[in-house]
Amino acid sequence: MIRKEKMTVVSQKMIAENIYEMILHGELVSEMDNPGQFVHVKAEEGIDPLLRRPISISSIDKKNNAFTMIYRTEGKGTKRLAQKNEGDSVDVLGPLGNGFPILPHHKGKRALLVGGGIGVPPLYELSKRLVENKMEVVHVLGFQTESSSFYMEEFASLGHAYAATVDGSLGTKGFVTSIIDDMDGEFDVLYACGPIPMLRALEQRFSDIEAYLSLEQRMGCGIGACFACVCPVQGDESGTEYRKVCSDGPVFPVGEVVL
Ligand SMILES: Cc1cc2nc3c(=O)[nH]c(=O)nc-3n(C[C@H](O)[C@H](O)[C@H](O)COP(=O)(O)OP(=O)(O)OC[C@H]3O[C@@H](n4cnc5c(N)ncnc54)[C@H](O)[C@@H]3O)c2cc1C
Ligand code: FES
Repeated sequence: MIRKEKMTVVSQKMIAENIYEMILHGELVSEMDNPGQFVHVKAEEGIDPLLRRPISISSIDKKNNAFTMIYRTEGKGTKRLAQKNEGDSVDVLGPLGNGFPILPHHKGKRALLVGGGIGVPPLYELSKRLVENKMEVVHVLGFQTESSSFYMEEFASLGHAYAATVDGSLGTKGFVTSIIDDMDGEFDVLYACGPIPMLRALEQRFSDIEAYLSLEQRMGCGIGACFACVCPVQGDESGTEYRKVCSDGPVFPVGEVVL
């Protein structure tokens, strides 16, 4: 069930350049289910900024009714969020979206998790769940530079974790595909979240395996009512079929929507 709640900031810290980790406490956590779902956050009371901002659920701690978000400061909304302190309240709507599927037939299989920039956070809860499901996980995470990278150790504690940075300051120089193209072995399932060019490159390489891509589309309402986030369905010649990223996604099987 989707709820709206004023949640309490348990902690807020800067974990990399312009990257913040915020832990929030509240009843809404009991509704969180699938990794890859997101929350819609109102950064400030009142009308400025008016719209909520979609942020992925990065980690869920049901025992303590808490969850973690990791976000990059971009514009007005995320900069206001970064000013919140321990004990402050944040207006949260969620959990929203479908999330990544973890299916019984995945048990014992090998999964490749690929994240780019602010597409990395939802992969953390996903990776923990896959490991619980007795799967082998390999992570390939792309960042601009070492100073904007985060959670490499946390991912490495769950499975191999490779980094790619545009300037080569950490891991392999280049994009996530620079690592993937040189990797040995087969994967049974791919999960990815990040910018569209990255998802397109993965779609070309992994069209023959089970693959799920999470899209970071611009959003309005977040609950399927405003059509701000629609994207066309692949192979629809009439041009009338579409999916709403907020309520049908943000995760789609590879090949379902036009990237
Ligand atoms: C499903 C989903 C999950 C996301 N998860 C994360 C996350 O875990 N961490 C993180 O740092 N960011 C995440 N984003 C991106 C994040 O929503 C934007 O960076 C944020 O909304 C920017 O708001 P702003 O006010 O700081 O910037 P502004 O540029 O001032 O925002 C202006 C408007 O554009 C929208 N917008 C701008 N950039 C994006 C974007 N990339 N995606 C969607 N809407 C955008 C804002 O929501 C707002 O309505 C996610 C986006 C989606 C759709
Ligand atoms: S954001 Fe309103 S329909 Fe998706």
